[in-house]
Amino acid sequence: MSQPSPKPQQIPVVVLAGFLGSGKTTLLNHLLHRSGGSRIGAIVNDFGAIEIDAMAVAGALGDSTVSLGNGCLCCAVDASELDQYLERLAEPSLGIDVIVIEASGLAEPQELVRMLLASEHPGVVCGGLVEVVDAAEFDDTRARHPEIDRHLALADLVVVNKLDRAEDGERVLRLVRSLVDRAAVVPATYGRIDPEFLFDCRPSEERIGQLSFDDLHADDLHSDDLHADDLHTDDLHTDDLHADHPHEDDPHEGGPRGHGHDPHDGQPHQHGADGHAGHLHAAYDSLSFVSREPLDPRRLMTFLDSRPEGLYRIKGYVDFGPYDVRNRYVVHAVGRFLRFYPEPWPGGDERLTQLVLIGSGIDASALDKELEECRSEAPHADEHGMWGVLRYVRDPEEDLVDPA
Ligand SMILES: Nc1nc2c(ncn2[C@@H]2O[C@H](COP(=O)(O)OP(=O)(O)OP(=O)(O)O)[C@@H](O)[C@H]2O)c(=O)[nH]1
Repeated sequence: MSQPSPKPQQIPVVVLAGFLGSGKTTLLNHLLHRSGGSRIGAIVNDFGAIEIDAMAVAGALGDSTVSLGNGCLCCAVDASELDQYLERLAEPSLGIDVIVIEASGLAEPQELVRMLLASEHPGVVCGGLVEVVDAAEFDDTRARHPEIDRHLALADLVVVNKLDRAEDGERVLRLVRSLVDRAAVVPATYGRIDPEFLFDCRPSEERIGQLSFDDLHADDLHSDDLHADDLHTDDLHTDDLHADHPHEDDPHEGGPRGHGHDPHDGQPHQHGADGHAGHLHAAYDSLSFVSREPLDPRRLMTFLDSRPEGLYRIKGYVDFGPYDVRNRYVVHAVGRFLRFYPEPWPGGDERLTQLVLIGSGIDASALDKELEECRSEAPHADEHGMWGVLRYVRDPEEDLVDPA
């Protein structure tokens, strides 16, 4: 992308996009932990009503992040709302070096970049478009959504993720390289890329911690604590990266050419009739499910094992009550892929099951009803009840073989 060079005080804003479940949150979390001394401000846009991605990002840090849980950022949120968030994050006393916007998996990247370019905030500059690709699902995703090719052509950096799961990763890499315009193409598993691909990192001894929700809301910010003088404003220079540049001499001008929250539990969110028929999300519905009662693991597995083809993405947290009183289970389904990741319940929080389901051609009300039927108030766990779930528990690091 030919974006303007940042003025000394301008903070680059990187848009992190990619289809549902490709690994954007995983990559963002990796960046947050591996950014050395650089301070990242994150804006997370969840498609569903429950802010699962925002929680995942914030949870990893022990604090929070700015969340735009409002359907697709590309159309449900007007540009001024984004501007407000940018303004908050660009406040010099916060000492933010780079802002990353994690788009929803159904957002139109060119609209997001257009919004950014339209932002009149003098403190920020567009830092580029990063597209994450799920190498294992790439062929199927392209077959269903030919628009993906257009998204890749606009990107400045393409991360070909989940190479551990791809049957022939080299072929996918070659294919992606043939589809990008001038983007650097970087292979990855679990989003583990060098943060320098996105921004110039500060040495880690300068580390001052990532931005916390408290920082954003603090009435009196202590600029001394935040090293405001040390503002670092380098931009995304994909040209400097040690990756493939299929069209290095191409005087590519274009770059990005190019923008609902459903708070009712169990209510489908129809995106087809809102005048964005050409958008990726036009054919998708989302369903948010919250339960205070725990779910029965066997019933949930029956539900998951028979989930309809169109139900492409499920994510969230499950409370199995007496079956595991210590842990909640992070669940991710992406296509036919399914994983549970147990993690200790955060202290103090109410124990809830919170799920977001996203799919095309799904009957959201029927799915909601089926989930309702998974609730259980049984005070005791039966001995083998968790077996079905445990088949899908994996240490992410060992996540090499699909049990299905
Ligand atoms: N095997 C494997 N799994 C991965 C990799 N990267 C991410 N995952 C898993 O893929 C699932 C989805 O990852 P996320 O990072 O939540 O994907 P996302 O793009 O943020 O998802 P949406 O926001 O719903 O679009 C999770 O279960 C991740 O642990 C990878 O490189 N290999």
